[in-house]
Amino acid sequence: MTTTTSAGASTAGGKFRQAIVDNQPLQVVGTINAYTAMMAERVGHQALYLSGAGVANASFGLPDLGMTSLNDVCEDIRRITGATEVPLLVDADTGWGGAFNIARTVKEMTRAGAAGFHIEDQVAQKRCGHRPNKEIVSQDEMVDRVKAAVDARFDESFFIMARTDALAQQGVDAAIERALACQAAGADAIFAEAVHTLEQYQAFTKALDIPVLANITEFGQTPLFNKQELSSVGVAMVLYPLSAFRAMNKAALNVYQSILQQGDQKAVIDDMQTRMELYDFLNYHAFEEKLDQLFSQKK
Ligand SMILES: C[C@](O)(C(=O)O)[C@H](CC(=O)O)C(=O)O
Ligand SMILES: [Mg+2]
Repeated sequence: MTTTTSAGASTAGGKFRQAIVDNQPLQVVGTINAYTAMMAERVGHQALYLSGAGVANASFGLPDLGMTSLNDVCEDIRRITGATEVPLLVDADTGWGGAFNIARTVKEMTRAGAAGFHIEDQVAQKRCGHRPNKEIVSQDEMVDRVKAAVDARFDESFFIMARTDALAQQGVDAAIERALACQAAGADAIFAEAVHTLEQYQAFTKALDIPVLANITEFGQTPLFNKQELSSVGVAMVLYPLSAFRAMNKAALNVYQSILQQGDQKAVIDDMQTRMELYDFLNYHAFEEKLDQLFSQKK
């Protein structure tokens, strides 16, 4: 496996490419909104992720079944990229249609500030990659999706990742064959979905010249491999798409139940981020000082 070279770290895509070079492997963390993205940035993460499931579940209360639109996702991209400097990888699902729709997806996501996206080979009526009974399009159709994305790119640093869901239905050899075809079509990296073993990851990384991403999503088909284990088999990027979201959800549910049962929030107060911690992440005091400075003559 060779690493991607930086196309200049001034663009979002350039920063993402540089982060892959600088981190072996690069951890990419899911941030379902602007504020969590700010926290991930502050603690030192080098790459953020906007999950398709996250947009559907968190922003719309919908399952991850291809029901959200390009605009829905771009709105969340803009919110995150407006609040952070760290490059954002975005889940583009199946690209929302044929070649022209995929071209729009590349353009709109670039304009919204995304560093890159992944586009997958599931049928439009897609499912979560870790659920049974997924269906995939033909290899030719997937290659056409990648070609359409590459052709539409006007910012050459925009990162185009091809995701294959083929392993579940067709096995690892067929999935690698698809990945190779996507590489030949100009993909910058491969997202190997629902992989079961380190040996399977190794088979992908050995066969390919471009970086491979491992999706380490919880409660799915892939064991929770450590980044060191994944790095040892040549994986370049490790994705944690919904980890913080799942934890936030459990914490929120606990608070709602406790308020109902106890009549106050004292039992869960230690689970809460304090007002001062919140303000610190938001840089609240700098805003307040600016306000004082701007309107001091009125005092
Ligand atoms: C990565 C993913 O596409 C997502 O939308 O975050 C999901 C994650 C999940 O459902 O756990 C997927 O793997 O399909
Ligand atoms: Mg998804």
